[in-house]
Amino acid sequence: MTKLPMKDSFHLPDGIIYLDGNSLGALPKGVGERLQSMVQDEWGAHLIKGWNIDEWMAQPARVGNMVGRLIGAPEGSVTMGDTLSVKVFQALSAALKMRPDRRVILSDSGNFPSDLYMAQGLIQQLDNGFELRVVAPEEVESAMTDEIAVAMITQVDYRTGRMHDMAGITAAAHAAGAVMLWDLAHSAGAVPVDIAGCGAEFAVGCTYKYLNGGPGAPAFIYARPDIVADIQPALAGWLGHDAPFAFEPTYRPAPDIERMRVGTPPVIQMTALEVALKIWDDVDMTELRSASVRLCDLFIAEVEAKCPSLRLASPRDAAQRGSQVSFAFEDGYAAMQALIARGVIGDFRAPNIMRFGFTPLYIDETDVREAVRIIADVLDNRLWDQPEYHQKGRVT
Ligand SMILES: Cc1ncc(COP(=O)(O)O)c(C=O)c1O
Ligand SMILES: Nc1c(O)cccc1C(=O)C[C@H](N)C(=O)O
Repeated sequence: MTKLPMKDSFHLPDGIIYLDGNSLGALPKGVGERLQSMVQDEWGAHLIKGWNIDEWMAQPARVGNMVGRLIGAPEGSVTMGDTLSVKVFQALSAALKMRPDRRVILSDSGNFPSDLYMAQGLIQQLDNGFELRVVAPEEVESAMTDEIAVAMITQVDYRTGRMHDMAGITAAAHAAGAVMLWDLAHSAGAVPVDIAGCGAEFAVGCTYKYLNGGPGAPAFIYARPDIVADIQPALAGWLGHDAPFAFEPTYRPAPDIERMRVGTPPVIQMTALEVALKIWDDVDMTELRSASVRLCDLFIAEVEAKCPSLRLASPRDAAQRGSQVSFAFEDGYAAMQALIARGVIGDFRAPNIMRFGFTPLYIDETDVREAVRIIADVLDNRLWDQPEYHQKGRVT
């Protein structure tokens, strides 16, 4: 196992303290070279033969197993492709089919909007009396009644970093007879996850955050092996068919998790991800979690000592927090723009949240202290109070 941090494994621009790996991970070394060889030596030289020679068609299963190891999923239970929003839709529709007598999708108000939108869109399509019930995060367990068909919960809140008790909520869902769907977007590569251990039916997540797969990297989907054979895919694409190259006119799903594939895999993007995932062979998740907690706790202590105008918006108790820390500040958008201009990259979430992600693979305590020094300078001297920092409309 390699000691953390492993800054040498990443391209990190000089003069930047990168506290946004919870939105887009840094570029791992070797990705550029591998992409060049993939494009020239595989696509360029092999043309369509690459699907066989270079095993592009098997990539979703191969990379799925690499992701599976990081979330406690057994071999052959995870596949890759599409965006996370699409994977949410697929899992949700499959889950609803498993409880035909029930009509409620349970989620919480901390969930990422796209998950809620996907549920709303699906409900409209089904047009059969379904309801999306959104409760406060702390009410999820008590809201688990026999009306709930599926509980769709994001383990770590994108805005506050609040972390749900995966085992406890899954047990409550199952006690109520509901299907459990976890969104691990802010968990995979951030905290240890034991998806098989908790017994949830479905999990989905993205790979461009803590897994460093790059912008637009494909999402993953896990289905518990014992239920896979009964899943009825709503997005019945040809690559989820049992025999795609038989070109049969009627859909017949693959017997395993492959049925959650839809269409052509994004081979170039998945090649970048495959390189990025190799880093995890050398990472001990327990050590990663301890480092993450140390960094987050230090950041909170330093900010509270040096930046009295910021108010902690994340749980103080590390056990209830993922690998990010958020502070509320009324002029948080402008303050974040001022920080980014000074090399401290975090991001902003409406209405007033300044969000800082801690990725122990490439962030250390010196970075945390230096970042807080710059944050304090920006706040003490109102450096954020410039017209250019108030211009809205940027991707954050
Ligand atoms: C929890 C969560 N769910 C869903 C999404 C949507 O992911 P995508 O844009 O890959 O569909 C995101 C991030 O954008 C997210 O953080
Ligand atoms: N996927 C993103 C994108 O394409 C552009 C900007 C940001 C994102 C994000 O991932 C946002 C992220 N899910 C969040 O936690 O806010």
